[in-house]
Amino acid sequence: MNTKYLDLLAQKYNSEEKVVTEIINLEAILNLPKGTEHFVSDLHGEYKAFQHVLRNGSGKVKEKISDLFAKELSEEEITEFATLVYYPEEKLQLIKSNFNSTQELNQWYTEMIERMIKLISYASSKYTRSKLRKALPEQFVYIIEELLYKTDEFTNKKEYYTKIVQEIISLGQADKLIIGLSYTTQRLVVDHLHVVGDIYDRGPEPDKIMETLINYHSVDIQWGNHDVLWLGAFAGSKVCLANIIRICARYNNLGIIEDAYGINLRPLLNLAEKYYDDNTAFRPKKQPEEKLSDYEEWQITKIHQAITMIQFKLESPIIKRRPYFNMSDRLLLDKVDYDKNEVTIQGETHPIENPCFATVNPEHPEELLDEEAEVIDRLLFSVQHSEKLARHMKFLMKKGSLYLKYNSNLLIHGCIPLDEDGNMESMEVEGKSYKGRELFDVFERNLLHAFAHPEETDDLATDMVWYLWTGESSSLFGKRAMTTFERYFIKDKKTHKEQKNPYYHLREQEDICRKILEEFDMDPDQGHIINGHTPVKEIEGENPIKANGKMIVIDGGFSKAYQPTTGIAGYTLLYNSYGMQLVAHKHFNSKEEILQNGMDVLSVKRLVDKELERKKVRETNIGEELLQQVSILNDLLEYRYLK
Ligand SMILES: O=P(O)(O)OC[C@H]1O[C@](O)(COP(=O)(O)O)[C@@H](O)[C@@H]1O
Ligand SMILES: [Mn+2]
Repeated sequence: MNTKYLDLLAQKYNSEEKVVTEIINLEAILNLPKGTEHFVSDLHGEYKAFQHVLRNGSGKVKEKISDLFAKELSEEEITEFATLVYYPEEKLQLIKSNFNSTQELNQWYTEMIERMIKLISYASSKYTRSKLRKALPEQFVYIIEELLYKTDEFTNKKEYYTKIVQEIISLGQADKLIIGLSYTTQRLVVDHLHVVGDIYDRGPEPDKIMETLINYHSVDIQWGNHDVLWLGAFAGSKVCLANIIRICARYNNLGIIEDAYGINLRPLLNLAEKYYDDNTAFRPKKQPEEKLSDYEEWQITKIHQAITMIQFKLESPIIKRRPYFNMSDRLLLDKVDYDKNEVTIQGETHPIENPCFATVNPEHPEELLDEEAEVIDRLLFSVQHSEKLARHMKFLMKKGSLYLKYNSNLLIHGCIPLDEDGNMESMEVEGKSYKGRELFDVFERNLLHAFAHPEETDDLATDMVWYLWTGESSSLFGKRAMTTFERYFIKDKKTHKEQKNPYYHLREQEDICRKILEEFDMDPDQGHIINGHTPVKEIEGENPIKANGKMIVIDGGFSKAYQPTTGIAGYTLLYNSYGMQLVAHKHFNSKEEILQNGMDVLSVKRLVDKELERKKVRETNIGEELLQQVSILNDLLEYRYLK
């Protein structure tokens, strides 16, 4: 190694002891069991259900409590204690209201604090002290460390311990401490979170999910097609922008646009009121608990039509200027007979149901009215000037990628485009052909470029972001064409079908998965592909673990709209030093139900892979980095101190 760097490093490690201490420290970490990875996907704005899964660590919190206290606590007490750890603020209020005397309450506090300290000690056993310290509530670090490292053999220590707890209670700090310890436990059971795409759309609170992720201790994101749509809108793609507003209108979520991100919808509403009327095909989809007045419902229905027509018009010029997107079949506005109200698709003519073509000039159907052009420009300005959206999109870019290689697994939201024979499918971009990993890299480069140039709205990079949402070779879409037009306007359901990329049946085969892992320079014996995007239909007996365990699909339907199809309420995956476990979650009703009845929505766990020997940090991505550091420190030791 270049001695210049070693000289520089010697400024930090300026004695032999310091170098040796750091080497020993790193070696110790390398020999600890690997931390737990937690995988989630397709959150689709379902903040509350996501919160619950985070708070219970997909069952890990309760598992640790059961491990520790199975002998001394009943099943009911274990559940009650677990609920306290998940929702400490609310559960404390509930429990406290049951006590009649301060003495009883103080007794309870003493027990709980002791229990929580034991739990933390157990949950942190595979971390270094310094890592645990970082996870502790700041104001109580000193006190908790005193409590954690007391040993029972010395009675004077025991007295000391009791004294500390009593002091905490009498100073009125017990609630705060219990709350802090609860969050520390939640944090300790999961070392790192992977979000395998689709944070946005369909559900009501994606912005709150983003805030949670921003504050999370360790996370990465693999973008989903819906996330990319939001990134595209922020990066200057008007057609992506029209899509996000259309989807929010469709799912009765315009509050995300207006209230959460402060984007003014007034110009769009004015346009909608002028040209559109009620139309059953455009009424918002609602959850049973959502109530709308007739007036509100009409307003949304009109906005929904206005933005949908803007979207269709904006698609045409992109399809025309990018022939290699191969989307000319999607120029459907050109294929409508506006007198007869018919559309001809692939030689077949269909009547148009629920038309809303008041702004369309049949001679030039793709032309935006001046009013429409102004509306979309103003919306884009508003989107690009929303501070909160900017913060969320920047975070999404910083932590995100199209694919991730992590601890021998390949994480992708959608698919690896394949042909029927299982070969990587190629796509031509500006006269050059790309496939497999190279194609992913081209997509990602374009997305980065588009994001860095939000002022460009019609360049290739910006168009490519839209292609990622809906193009036939997109690794995020994974289907041949998006039949949005047909779903709104044609009755014949056969036209609604979106044909999937062959990947989706080929991924059942182990050899295909091995080939994909190799394409990404990964070890096919060790690795798995972790996939989101397509809801696994448990209800029909579909197995999320495919290809002899090489492929794990974790989209189980956090999205309420999809739960009837899947029959469950989402999968999550855990990967710790013992192996991988898939967890299927039952429908999440409400936090209140969990607080009152201790109902835990968690259900079945399935073993995916068991490690033959407990996996250590040494064998992980982080381990690799630490090993490099050890090697550099050894060089320093040799060069500087052992001559
Ligand atoms: O359920 P909706 O609102 O009709 O949306 C259907 C559209 O969503 C998509 O499935 C994409 O969303 P997903 O990534 O959640 O599958 C499109 O392929 C399809 O056209
Ligand atoms: Mn998706």
